[in-house]
Amino acid sequence: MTGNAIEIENLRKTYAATPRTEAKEALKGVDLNIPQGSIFGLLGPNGAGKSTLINILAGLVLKTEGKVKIWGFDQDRNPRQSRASIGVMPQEVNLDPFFTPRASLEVQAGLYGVPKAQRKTDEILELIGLTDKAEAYSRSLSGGMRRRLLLGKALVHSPQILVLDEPTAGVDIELRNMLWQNVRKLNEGGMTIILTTHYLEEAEQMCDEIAIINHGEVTVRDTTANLLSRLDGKTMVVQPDRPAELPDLPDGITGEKTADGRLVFTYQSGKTSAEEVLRAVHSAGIGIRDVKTEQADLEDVFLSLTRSV
Ligand SMILES: Nc1ncnc2c1ncn2[C@@H]1O[C@H](COP(=O)(O)OP(=O)(O)OP(=O)(O)O)[C@@H](O)[C@H]1O
Repeated sequence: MTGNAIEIENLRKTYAATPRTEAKEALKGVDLNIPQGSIFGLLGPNGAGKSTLINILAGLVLKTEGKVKIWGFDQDRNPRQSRASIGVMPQEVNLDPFFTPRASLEVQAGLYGVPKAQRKTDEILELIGLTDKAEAYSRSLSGGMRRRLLLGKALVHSPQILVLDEPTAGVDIELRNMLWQNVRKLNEGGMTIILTTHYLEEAEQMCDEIAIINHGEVTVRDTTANLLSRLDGKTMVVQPDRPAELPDLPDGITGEKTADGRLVFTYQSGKTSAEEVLRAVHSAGIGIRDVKTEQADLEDVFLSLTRSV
């Protein structure tokens, strides 16, 4: 093993043309290694190719070209072992309405060939908070409970890698917190977690490393901390107490006056302090009615990296 949970080399996927649609190149030669034990975020705008990538890892979509290794197993040469190493919580709820949570987990374990004695059904029910609903029909479960059951189903074969495809899209805060607690717990137990999310704040909080996919290509891959430090720009917005023009500014600070009279200053927080900006404002005799600062966050990084492509 190389220390990577996933190794992807020159992965390409072209969806074939149909009588009504043209052929679509969804992945254009992706190279990506995902380290063991990480919580790895896969971000990208709609249609970037994230689901295609995840579905290839899950064995649900056939790749057109390239090499995929899951937990050291080549997907083409060792399909069974590579599949057994990964569990996927899908975006869409696909539960049999007449199965109870317990039955859903048992059937899923059976599909993966987990012997009865090795099944962890009760442990999983406990983890996903469905012990008291173990015998209820799935159709009687709330939306949040169904999502939790999907997580449980992804865990029945004790995979080393767990993939979560937009796990918190449209779920309430309570469920989101519970999901993240579970994910952290599983990660602390050694499981590698890969997740796609549209919530950049969530990626910022949860992920050690992030890859951004745009138009079928990985445009950036770095630690979350490095990505954030790429943009250490800060903005200070000053609302003067009476109409004022921009003051003279020292090097490293740029200013702009908005149509409604606010003064917007931008500077690098590593090089210039907020105090220097305020000093320039004061020495021009400008009184301040209100002031606020804004720091670049992952959203800014994301926009700056995906905007121009
Ligand atoms: N089965 C399919 N047949 C043809 N084209 C497809 C198919 N699935 C996806 N595509 C196309 O491939 C491209 C990538 O789609 P994909 O679903 O992988 O993107 P995504 O990043 O997951 O987006 P989203 O966040 O909206 O799910 C899109 O242009 C999409 O329309």
